[in-house]
Parts: sequence; structure tokens; C-alpha cells
Amino acid sequence: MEHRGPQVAHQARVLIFPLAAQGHVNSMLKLAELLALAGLHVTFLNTDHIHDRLLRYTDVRARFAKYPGFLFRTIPDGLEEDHPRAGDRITDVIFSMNEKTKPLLREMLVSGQLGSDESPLVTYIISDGIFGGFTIDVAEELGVPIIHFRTGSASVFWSFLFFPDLIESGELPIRGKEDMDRLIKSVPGMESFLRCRDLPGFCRVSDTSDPLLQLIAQVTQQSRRAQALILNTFDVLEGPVVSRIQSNCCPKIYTIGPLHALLNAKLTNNTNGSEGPSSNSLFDVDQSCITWLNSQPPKSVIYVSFGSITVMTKHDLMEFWHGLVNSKKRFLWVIRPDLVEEEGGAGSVQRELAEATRERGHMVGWAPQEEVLAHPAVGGFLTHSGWNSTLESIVAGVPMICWPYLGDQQINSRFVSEVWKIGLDMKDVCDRKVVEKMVSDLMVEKREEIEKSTAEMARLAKKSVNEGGSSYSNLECLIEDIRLTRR
Ligand SMILES: O=c1ccn([C@@H]2O[C@H](COP(=O)(O)OP(=O)(O)O[C@H]3O[C@H](CO)[C@@H](O)[C@H](O)[C@H]3O)[C@@H](O)[C@H]2O)c(=O)[nH]1
Ligand SMILES: C[C@H]1CC[C@@H]2C(C(=O)O)=CO[C@@H](O)[C@@H]21
Repeated sequence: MEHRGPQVAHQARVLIFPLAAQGHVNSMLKLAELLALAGLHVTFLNTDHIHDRLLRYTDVRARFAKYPGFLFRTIPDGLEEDHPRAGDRITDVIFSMNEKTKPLLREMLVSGQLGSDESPLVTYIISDGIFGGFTIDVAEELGVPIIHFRTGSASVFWSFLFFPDLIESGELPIRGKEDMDRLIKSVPGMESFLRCRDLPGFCRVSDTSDPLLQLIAQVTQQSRRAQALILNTFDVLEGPVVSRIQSNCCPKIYTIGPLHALLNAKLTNNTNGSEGPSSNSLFDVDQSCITWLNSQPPKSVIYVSFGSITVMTKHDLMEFWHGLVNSKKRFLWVIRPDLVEEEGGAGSVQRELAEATRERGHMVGWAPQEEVLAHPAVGGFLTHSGWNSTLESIVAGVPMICWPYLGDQQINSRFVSEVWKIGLDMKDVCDRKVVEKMVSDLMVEKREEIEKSTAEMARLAKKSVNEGGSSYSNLECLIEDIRLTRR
């Protein structure tokens, strides 16, 4: 059915549709704000669950009310209300949205409920690339231009493109623990350093017909159908692999990251520096950590956060806790209410551990992470290597210890340690002695050598998002391309 209103030119309206997960909503809402700052009318389509949490824990309603034509709309994620939507069950969100939201999205586009009186028609769609083909199917049926935004790194996207080759060549499945350090040869450009253990967690399956492995492989191939690809990265960091993607898959790519830094730069220019980082948190932010940081010596604190999805056993939590305390360094640790998989969370701990924590540590349920990483007291980041956290640490010039949990995090941690040399990789290990040693290496023994790389990469990241920089210019091109596109 041809869906076209009267042939009159409408005010452009961009629909932005992320996967219902903190790391995806965060970067795509920052893009939404950048497009709104440029005067475009934007509809941000969240799931009901995510939207409720955004309204509860942030000022998004007031923040976005100042942008003409900005609309929040919601769509069900197809899961039961009490679904944890965390840990490895985050993949249920991916499957559910891929399987259930297509007819709902189509109906919303056709009915006009995603538009306003002034700009009733969606004239451009920016879809999370993890939705694969269904958003492209709907867009093609209705004649709406669509581009994919894949919220991980360019290197991760490139490696995901080769999953079929890994299976075809027999490089997958991985053949047990003794096979984990075998070098992968089917991902061009990564032959010298990408090992089996650095592949995404969902590659650690004995059967390559695993549904998640197959889904990620399939959705990634679907990006070939989109008119362009947006990546939250910058050319100095990943230019060579972006060129490979352009030659092999998606000729038109907008590298506009680090998006949080690009937005902060634009907001600072627009408000003469009066606004701090905008929070898109889905958890209750505890600002007390900033007060605590203000009383700590420069670069004396290691910040510890495993993102919004990671869950861990109480055993692993205690290994990290003892390792941090035994390192004798100060630490700020984000312990989400749902971090520990056992009932009761961390529970009671030995008196000595509690006393040492009171003396040198501070714990919160959720932190203002961009503000924390920018704080002069923070000298290191023990992270799960989520892509947003990695970029935020790069911009802040804070060296990392990487303990990846799932998805793209394994690859990110390998690039941080072996390619970009801006941190240490602790993947597949959780032992208090190793934690103690790596904290000491990062904060003392290896600080000088790593800081040279982190300082330079921070400089280059900031250059890319300021006027004249590659990401700044690429965003301008994206905005112009959206304006020129007419249905
Ligand atoms: O106490 C905290 C902890 C985190 N954050 C923010 O939450 C976001 C977390 O994003 P990210 O670091 O990317 O981790 P995840 O939430 O785990 O993100 C998911 O989505 C990312 C983007 O696709 C992937 O790279 C990750 O592997 C995937 O788990 C970041 O912007 C942080 O600044 C806070 O504000 N406060
Ligand atoms: C559960 C993770 C598998 C990969 C997904 C992803 C992606 O865009 O491919 C990024 O990290 C996670 O959100 C997803």
C-alpha cells in the first residue's frame, strides 16, 4: 500500500528508535538532542519500560520541552513487566523487539501518532542497527529513508560482519579452554591480535546455530540495506576500519563520536558553559560521590563500574572487593541494586573489609559517570568495557582496567589494551591478587607509559568534536542530508 500524504513539503521530522537498553538509549538520545539543537523536529521512540525510568530518574521532560517539535513516544518491548532486562537476559529484549515491534512500528508511522500538527509525517528514520531488517522493511514499504545507528565501535561492527565467514571457515566454534588463545584469521585487519577469547561472549558456544550468534550475524548483514550507517566513533581512533566497512558494506558512514563529548561541546557553546553533562540515566543517580571525590587527592581514586547490564556472583564481587582494599588505593564503586545475581546482594562482610572500605572507599548505586571520569581525583577506571564507558574514559584521559562481561565488550577490551594502549585487559580472570596487582600497575607502576597514550587520545577525541574536527563536520553533513531529504 502506497502511504503518501498530499504532495506538499512538510517540516522534516526524524524518528530515532533505539534498543531498550541504557547503552543504546544513552548515545541515541544524545544524537536526538544534537539534531534538535540544529532545529530538526525529532520523535524519540522508547519502550514504555525505558521511558518510565527516564522520566523517573532524569529531567528529560523539561530538557527536551525547549526544543520545538520534540516528541517522546513509546512502544511495548513485548516482555512481562517484571522481566529483569539485565545480565545475559538482556538478549530477551533484543529478540522480543525484533520479533514483536514491527507491526506496531508500522501502525504508528501510518497513523501519524509519531508526528505533530506542524510536522505530521516522519520524513527520516534513524534505527538502532541491532533491529536489523524489520525497521528497513517498514521504511521501504512506506517510502521513508532510513539509516542504521550501530551503538558499538566500528571495529566491533566490522568483526560482526565476518561471523558467517568464521563459521564457514571452521574458526567457530571455539574448541574448549585450550583453544581460547588461538588467533582468528577471518577478520581482515585483526589477524595479528584477535584471539578466540576476544570474540563476543556469545561466540563461546559449542553450536554455531546458537540463536543469539545467528541473530547478531543476521542483523549486522542487514545494515547493507540501510542508506547509511552512523557510528559513535571518530576517524583518528578507527579510521582504517571505517574505510574497510565503507568498501565492503556501507558506502555512506557518519562517524560522529564521541557523541557525549560532541553534545557537551555544542551545549557549552550554546549556553556559555552553564550546563553540565545531560543525564539519560535509567537508575537513581547518587551525587554524594562527587562530594566524596572533592576531598580526595588528585588521581588517587580508581573508579569502578560495570555498566547497566553486567551481573556477577557474590564470589566475584568479593574478589574485586578484597583486591581493591588490598591495593591500598582509594576507590569509588558503583554497585547497582541488581548487580549481584544471588538474592541479598553483597550481604554482610568481614569487619576488616568494612572498616577499610570506610577508610578508603565510597560506594553508590549509580554515579554521574561523565562527571566522575572528568573529576581530577580519578586516576583510573575499572570497567566492563561497554562502548559508551570506553569513549567516556578516552575523552577524560583516564586509563582503564577492562573486565568485559558480554557482547562487544570482549573486543573493546582487546583494543583498549593491545591496539590503543590506553589500559590493561583483565578478561576471563576474577582473583583478588590479580585485581590488586592490576590496580597497582595502572595507578602506579605502569601509569607513566599508559598516560602518554591516554593523554594523546583524549586530545585527539576532543579535537574531533570541536569545530573543524571530523565528527563535528560529519554531524553537519548528516543534518544537511536529513534537511535535503524529502518524501
Ligand atoms: O554508575 C553509572 C554507570 C554507567 N553510567 C552510564 O551508563 C552508560 C553505560 O553504557 P555502556 O558503558 O556502553 O555499557 P552498557 O550499559 O553495558 O551498554 C550496552 O550497550 C553498549 C552500546 O551498544 C555496549 O557497548 C555494551 O556492551 C552494552 O552492554 C554510560 O554512558 C555511562 O556513562 C552512569 O551514568 N552511571
Ligand atoms: C547483548 C549485546 C550483543 C551485542 C549487542 C550490541 C550490538 O549493537 O550489537 C551491543 O551491545 C549489547 O547491547 C548487545
